[in-house]
Amino acid sequence: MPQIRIKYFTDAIERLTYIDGKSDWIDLRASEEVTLKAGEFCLIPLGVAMELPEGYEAHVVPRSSTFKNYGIIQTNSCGIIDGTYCGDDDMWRMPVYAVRDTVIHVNDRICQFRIFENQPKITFDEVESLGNKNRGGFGSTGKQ
Ligand SMILES: O=c1ccn([C@H]2C[C@H](O)[C@@H](COP(=O)(O)OP(=O)(O)OP(=O)(O)O)O2)c(=O)[nH]1
Repeated sequence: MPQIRIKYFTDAIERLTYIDGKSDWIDLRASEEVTLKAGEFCLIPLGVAMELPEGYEAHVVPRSSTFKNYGIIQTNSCGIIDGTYCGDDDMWRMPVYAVRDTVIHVNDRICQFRIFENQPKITFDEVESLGNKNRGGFGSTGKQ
């Protein structure tokens, strides 16, 4: 079972838990109160730094209810936490844009993460033609 070494920056947030059986994504919490006006951007501190298992990265996305509850959008859509982001000051943060005036309180669960294996090393082989049939995309299969 992979183990993640974790450092908490505060006792004001609950400790992370892996909840077996429901969803394997793990919720993350705001570690400071953040007040935003409509149109403002902020990096919300998540109060944790981690050493991921060797060969893994983490992806951070909003919870499905986050926009409804707080009126914030994660500006990078999906945050990618590299395995090398593991220093004592490498606190995870969520970059957000507020579409309305809002307050995020300490310990509010605002996003979630899971780990993924790093993709294999890749080289690029440049060709004139790929020699395959075009599939078509962006609506080419119709509406119904
Ligand atoms: O939503 C995020 C995205 C990134 N990070 C941290 C972890 C990541 O390993 C580090 C660097 O992120 P990234 O490589 O995406 O950014 P950068 O290289 O510093 O900047 P750039 O946007 O120029 O790629 O910042 C977060 O805490 N939250």
